[in-house]
Amino acid sequence: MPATRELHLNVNLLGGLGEHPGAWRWPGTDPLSFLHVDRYVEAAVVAERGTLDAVFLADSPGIVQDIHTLPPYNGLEPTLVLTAIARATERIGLIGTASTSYNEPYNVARRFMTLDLISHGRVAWNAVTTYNSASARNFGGTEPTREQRYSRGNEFVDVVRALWTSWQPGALIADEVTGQFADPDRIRPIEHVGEHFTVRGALTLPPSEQGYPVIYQAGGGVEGRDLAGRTADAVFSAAVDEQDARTNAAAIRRAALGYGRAPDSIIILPGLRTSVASTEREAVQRREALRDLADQTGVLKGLATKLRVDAGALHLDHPVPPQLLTEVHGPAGPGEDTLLRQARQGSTVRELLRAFGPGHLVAVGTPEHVADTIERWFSSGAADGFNLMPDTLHDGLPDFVDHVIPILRRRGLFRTGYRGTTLREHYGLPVPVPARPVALAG
Ligand SMILES: Cc1cc2nc3c(=O)[nH]c(=O)nc-3n(C[C@H](O)[C@H](O)[C@H](O)COP(=O)(O)O)c2cc1C
Repeated sequence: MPATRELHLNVNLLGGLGEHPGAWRWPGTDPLSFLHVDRYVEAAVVAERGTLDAVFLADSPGIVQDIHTLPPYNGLEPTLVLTAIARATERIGLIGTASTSYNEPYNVARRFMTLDLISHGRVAWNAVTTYNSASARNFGGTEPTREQRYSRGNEFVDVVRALWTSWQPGALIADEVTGQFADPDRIRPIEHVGEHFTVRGALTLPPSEQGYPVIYQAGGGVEGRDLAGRTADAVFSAAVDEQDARTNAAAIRRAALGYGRAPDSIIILPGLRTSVASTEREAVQRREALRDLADQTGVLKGLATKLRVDAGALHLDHPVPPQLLTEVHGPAGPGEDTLLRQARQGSTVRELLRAFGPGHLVAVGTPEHVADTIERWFSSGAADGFNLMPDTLHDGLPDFVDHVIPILRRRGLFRTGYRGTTLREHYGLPVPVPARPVALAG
């Protein structure tokens, strides 16, 4: 870990388009970006120009949005897109999401280690337990309970990590003279027999330049924080309120402490939705122009899903009917705690949409204003940085890189060049030391 705290910034590539639901209709934007890997690669090249820590891809194995008016953010499979990005970039980290509820650990371990080897140690796996019935319908139909999802998720991460360390130091020999390729005694079957998985084997692959991929977790609630505290190097969180973000970060760090880990070793990055322009007024106008392109029915459905209410019951200029809110079975994430609170306090649906959108902090304004927001949350301990969500990748991301990053650099907050080549080096995380098998000495 570096002695001083460092600011970390990823960019969330969201369908190759950007965060705003109007982005796919924005002038100059390729409306089919979600299908075109070149759009993702172009954005990653811009992000690398800004020395961002990583690009980030969310995922869910099902159509979760209103496809009538919105392109899917999760069309192309993340590790395949990241492989293309790996070949077109040199330093930037590559974070891919894979669900622990709808995958098998051996496949995830192998896929992400393959990508980590291809990219020479630039990868992170974002482990999510996935809460949506659209995905459940593609895997047998019934949605697991939260308890089942987290029980499986915890075991899943343990199996993946065990597989990633199944090749011990010295396992790979490749000595052309003696003809010995590997030491089978140092390739250790993990022999895992648990409640959810039975996995005997070792992985087909040795460790990468960074040991193995960085582990991310994205999820709210007590169970999500517990999973993060136990297993994650970094967390993608959601918060719109600075105090909520601080409380959430403190809870994750407490969970880590409970597992004997250094609380500050976990990097906590909330989402930050940005619209940048040279004046405050232009930035607001940009946001309004994007809003005019976004179909409000789709946006309304998104809010209704978060509140677990029927979209048909929501009217823009009225509060959410309070009798519906009492039926909510508990919020999913920290951003949603605040959303629910404000809905209960009687904010209109329009006000809720403006303030929350997809549940992340919004910064609309001049580059200085956006840099101030980042600095404020970083300095107060509400965040170690952000998973940036520019309104559009087409011009919103280049504007961020060309106008906000230089301010952060001038303030001494952000790197001017990459220190190393691996994602662990960008994050100041040590290379994990794999457990040595008991039978092996030295
Ligand atoms: C910031 C954030 C990002 C998330 N990204 C994804 C994602 O890309 N794919 C996914 O399936 N679930 C994602 N989730 C959902 C979580 O894995 C989890 O299912 C959700 O937070 C519901 O909370 P719970 O599991 O604690 O009930 C995300 C959650 C949060 C808070």
